Formats: sequence, C-alpha cells, structure tokens
Amino acid sequence: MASSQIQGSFESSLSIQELAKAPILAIPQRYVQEDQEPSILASGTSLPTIPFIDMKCLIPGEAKDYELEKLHSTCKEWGIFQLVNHGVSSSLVEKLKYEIEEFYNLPLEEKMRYKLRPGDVEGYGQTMLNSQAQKVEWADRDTLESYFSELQKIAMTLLGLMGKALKIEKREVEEMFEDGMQSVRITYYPPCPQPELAVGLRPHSDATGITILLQVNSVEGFEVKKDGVWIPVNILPEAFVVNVGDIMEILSNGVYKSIEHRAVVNRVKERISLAMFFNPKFQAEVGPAGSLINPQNPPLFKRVGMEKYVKDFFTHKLKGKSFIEQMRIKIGEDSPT
Ligand SMILES: O=C(O)CCC(=O)C(=O)O
Ligand SMILES: [Fe+2]
Repeated sequence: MASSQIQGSFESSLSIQELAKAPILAIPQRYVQEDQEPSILASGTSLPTIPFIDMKCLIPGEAKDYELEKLHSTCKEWGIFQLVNHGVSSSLVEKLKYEIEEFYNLPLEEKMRYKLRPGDVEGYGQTMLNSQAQKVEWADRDTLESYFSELQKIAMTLLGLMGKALKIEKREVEEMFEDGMQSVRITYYPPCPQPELAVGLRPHSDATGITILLQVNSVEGFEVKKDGVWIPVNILPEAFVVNVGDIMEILSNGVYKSIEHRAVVNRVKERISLAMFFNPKFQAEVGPAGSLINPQNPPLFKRVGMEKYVKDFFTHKLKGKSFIEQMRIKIGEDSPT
C-alpha cells in the first residue's frame, strides 16, 4: 500500500462558495431539488444511532472476541460505524482540520492560485463526483501525508479484521487490497438559505472497499438511510466514520451491506468533510471471495476486473445503491466465472 499514490479532489464549487457570501434569501432555481426524502425528526422518541467500534479493542493479533463480533454484526446490520480510540494523534487531526478550514477562508484570489486547469491532477475547483480524482496540493503536505499514512494503516487493519470475521482467507483480502488505490475528496458545503430545497451530496453508497470520513468542522449534515428512514448522524469530533463500501458488500457475497448516505446543508453554517476511499489495486478482481462460495452459497455478484469496475462507475449516474445492483447476478443468469 505504501507505494500507491495518494489522490484527492475538491468537491467544492468556487461559484457556490462565493454565491453563499452574498446575503440571498432564496437559492437560484438550478440548485432547487424538491423531491428529497425527509429526515426523521429528533422529537419525542430517541433517534437510532449508528454503532461505535473501539479500535483499542481491535488490536491486530489480539482482537477481543466481543469487539470483533460487534464489528461483524455492525457491518452486517448497518454497514457503518463511528471508530473511536483510533490511535491517530488528536494534534495531527486538529492540525489537519485547521489547515483545511484556513484554506477555505483564504480570499478567492488566493484560492484561484491553486485552481484546477484541464488536465491538472491537483488543485482547487469544482469536480464532479464521477470525474477523475484529483491530487491535493494546497494544505501543508506533511500534515496530509501523515494523516493519509495513519489512515492507510487503520484501513488495512479494519479490512483484515473484516476478512477474519467473515472467514475469508487472509490471502484473498491481502491480494485485493495490498498496494491498493486510495483517493480523497474534500467537500465544502456552504450555508444555504433554503436547506430543505437544496442537496449537499445526493444519496449514494460508496463504490469503495471502505471509506473513512472525517467531519472537519463539527457542523452536522451527514445522514444515513436505515430501514428506509433517513437518520441524521451526530459525529463525535474525535471519531472517524467508517463506511462499508460496495466492494466489501460484493467481496462478502452480500453478508456485509454498504449503506446509503447523503449530506444535507445548513441554513447558517458552512460544513466541510474529508472522505478517504480505500480500494483494491487495478490488477485485482472485484467479486465474491472464493473461500465463501460453495454450492450452498452461490455467488450473488458478478466478477469483474477492478479497472473495468472503476470505468463503469465513472460512467454511471450516482443514485442510491443502483451501481452495486447492476453487479448483482440476476436469477437465471449464470455466474460468469
Ligand atoms: O460530506 C459528507 O459528510 C459525506 C461525504 C461522502 O459521502 C462522500 O464523499 O462520499
Ligand atoms: Fe459517500
């Protein structure tokens, strides 16, 4: 994994950040999306909360059985959790958060010095979700590099433990994710005078192995769809949110579930998040783990090379879990292995 390139992109929009600075009362028509599903209200009954997993109890080699079991059941039932005691120093995380916020506070002219130009792989500007990932180059390089390398270790540990809990042969998980691809997306959501009419980030599951999300400035807006209902997630400032991605759902042959999530916007506050995506290498194959498949447990998903998987993803319109659905083997269709 160490040799792989770190990539990232800004899902920020220059125009929308500037637009939000002007005191407007209504959002321009092109940002209006009326068909949004409502979130559950935090009144009376208490909200369901996504589970917490304690990294200290998951130390490789001596993972406590109950915590491994909790990780397993959480990945089956939720596909998401808040990771606490993750071991990344709080001074590093705070420094990173500070530098990212400082960047967005720069005057526009300053930010434009980092503007993305066609063909560039790093910089500031608007990128679509399904466009080529971009490399980041604006914050203190050392802070980012340190953060990324810490997160790679955590991701490999979690992927290994998930494989163990699923009883997938260790070799299979390693072959898939070692020297894998990582990418980063930093998203800036400006305050919005009509939050109920605008979409921060539309509902989707991540097409990844796993995703580790950092909420940069403690403003809430992250929501997950559980049992058909949108639940706001109160992310602890010291926690990371770990998402099971579609690749993990496929690898586990449907035992683990990737979860649909979205970002809503806030009437008065801006929000920033940093998502780091962990994926197999291009040479790997995406498909159910061979060690899980037998006549009683036939493959539920097709098998494709990672390169094709990525290509298909970039040409697919992001919508809920529709991408992984097209990987599912339909009844009557033979597994193409
Ligand atoms: O901004 C967020 O909280 C969610 C980001 C996300 O889901 C993503 O980047 O895939
Ligand atoms: Fe996501």
